[in-house]
Amino acid sequence: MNAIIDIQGIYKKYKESEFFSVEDVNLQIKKGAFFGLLGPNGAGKTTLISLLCGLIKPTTGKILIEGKNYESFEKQIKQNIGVVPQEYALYPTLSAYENLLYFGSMYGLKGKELKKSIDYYLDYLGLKEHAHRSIQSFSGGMKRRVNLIAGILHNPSILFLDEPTVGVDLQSRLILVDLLKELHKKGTTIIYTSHHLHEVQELCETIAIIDKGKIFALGSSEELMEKTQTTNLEAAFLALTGVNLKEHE
Ligand SMILES: Nc1ncnc2c1ncn2[C@@H]1O[C@H](COP(=O)(O)OP(=O)(O)OP(=O)(O)O)[C@@H](O)[C@H]1O
Repeated sequence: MNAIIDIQGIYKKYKESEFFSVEDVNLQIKKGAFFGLLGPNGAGKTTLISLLCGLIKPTTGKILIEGKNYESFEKQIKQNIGVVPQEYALYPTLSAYENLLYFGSMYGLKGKELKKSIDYYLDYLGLKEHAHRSIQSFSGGMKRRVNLIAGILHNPSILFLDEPTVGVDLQSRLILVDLLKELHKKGTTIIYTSHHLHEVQELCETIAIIDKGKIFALGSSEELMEKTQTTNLEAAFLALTGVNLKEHE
């Protein structure tokens, strides 16, 4: 397989934690994939995404992004990935436009090129007329849209999204999903966590189901449904996870 992300035997135990939040994960994700990470609260999705983005370091194990590791190639890897975190990374008192100028410049974009990209995405996501309002006056859905733009301005080849549609209204969700489809069509590899099973079923070609830090099912939604003799991903998810799924106590 032409793996753009290669995860080999990753374990992560946080300081002062008594258990592994990610445990023995081995996974290859191919270039151009739309890959979904699904799991209940506390399963380890954010931890795994944070490891892949180089925001935290594994306790043991190896992560290769486009064949490179973070120890030697952090700067190069970070130029090529986009990260859309669950928590807003935006400055509340700055306008959407000012926030995006700041994020774009962090990736070395400037001048006309940066402004063109900001204008394009603000327009695409229906925020053009709100561009100069402060973020603190935005609804949750509008903030999510700006948060997404901040992660894609530099045209990354891999995009990591941690629940990009959580807490947003239907309109915002549809626009966000539409943009993700568009990016995928252009060849961006997308790694995405979500609690919305319908959304994951619609978007993701491959889905990893994770609980208590371990991946215990992997496949397309069709494969997961076939394995569980169910007719939708929600039923497959419940059949696979059962009633015993609990967060770490
Ligand atoms: N900084 C930390 N220090 C100690 N434990 C942590 C830390 N961050 C997360 N954990 C623990 O690691 C486990 C996995 O958490 P994580 O946030 O990765 O799960 P998640 O699947 O993203 O959950 P959610 O769906 O609620 O966002 C949980 O038990 C959590 O309490």
